[in-house]
Amino acid sequence: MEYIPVVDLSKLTGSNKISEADWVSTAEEIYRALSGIGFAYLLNHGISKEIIDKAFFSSRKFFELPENVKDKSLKDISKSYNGYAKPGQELLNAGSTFEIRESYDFCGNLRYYPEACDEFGPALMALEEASKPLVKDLLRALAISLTLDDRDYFVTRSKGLNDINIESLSTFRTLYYPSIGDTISPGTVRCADHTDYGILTLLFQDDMGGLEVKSVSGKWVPANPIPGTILLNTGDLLEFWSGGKFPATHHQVMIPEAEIKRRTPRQSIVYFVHPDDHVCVSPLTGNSAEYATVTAKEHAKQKLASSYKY
Ligand SMILES: O=C(O)CCC(=O)C(=O)O
Ligand SMILES: [Fe+2]
Repeated sequence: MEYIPVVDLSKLTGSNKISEADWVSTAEEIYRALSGIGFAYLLNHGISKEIIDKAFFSSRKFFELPENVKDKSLKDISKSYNGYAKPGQELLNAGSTFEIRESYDFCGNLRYYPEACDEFGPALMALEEASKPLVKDLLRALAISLTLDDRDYFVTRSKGLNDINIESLSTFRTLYYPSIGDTISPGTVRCADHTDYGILTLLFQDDMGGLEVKSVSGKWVPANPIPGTILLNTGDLLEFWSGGKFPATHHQVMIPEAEIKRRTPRQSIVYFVHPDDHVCVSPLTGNSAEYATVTAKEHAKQKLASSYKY
């Protein structure tokens, strides 16, 4: 598959009762997208535009604060995965020289918000809450699409989404790609080629574009923004669980060629959905010989440890 398909979720999110046929047909569409290119545009996803817009607007207000103010919320991964990461602090690919990106992460139950921007935390948390019913439906659809007997297989292993006492590395992240000045060192990118680490990722993007997704044939396909949709993509742990049926798709955000786009910041908001820390992940189907058992926490921690530079 050389393009990112649109999956209409109205059968799940509409006001009618969801029939078995609705679940199966939606699950089949998700299967086609995620087993093909590994990304899908979700239409009629059920999350209000107002909540999304507010999260983008208050993120922008935070990221436009002076550097010394943002630094007060600087992330210290020896303590927690919450907080602000400045440009160059996180490298998603071992071959990267510099990734010009800022982010603020909310993870786990010990969350803190930057004092200097009081609307920021609540606006982001409102979008995270509003995304949870969608995540639950998607986890169900994935189990149905893999013909698992227990359609709540992934839901019951991701209890941390709704229970703050259960630890998980699910992370709600807001991202800001600042405007690019005249002098950037060679090799600088906005976000280097990588796969996500968890089960699935929801990705809200503004209208700037720049995200690229690697197709099965190895071609970089632009994930051009489609208003009203959000992107869904696979992560490493879903690849392991599905025995390779849902490969974790490589993606990146390059620096735009056009001067006007280089001058304009880009924003995105990402929900990385992870299983609970203690969950053991091994293939339930597909090619089981290729994947060793890992625990959710071990896998993500090892990836996170190799991506932060201080
Ligand atoms: O900003 C984007 O569009 C992509 C971000 C991303 O892939 C990530 O943070 O893992
Ligand atoms: Fe990513």
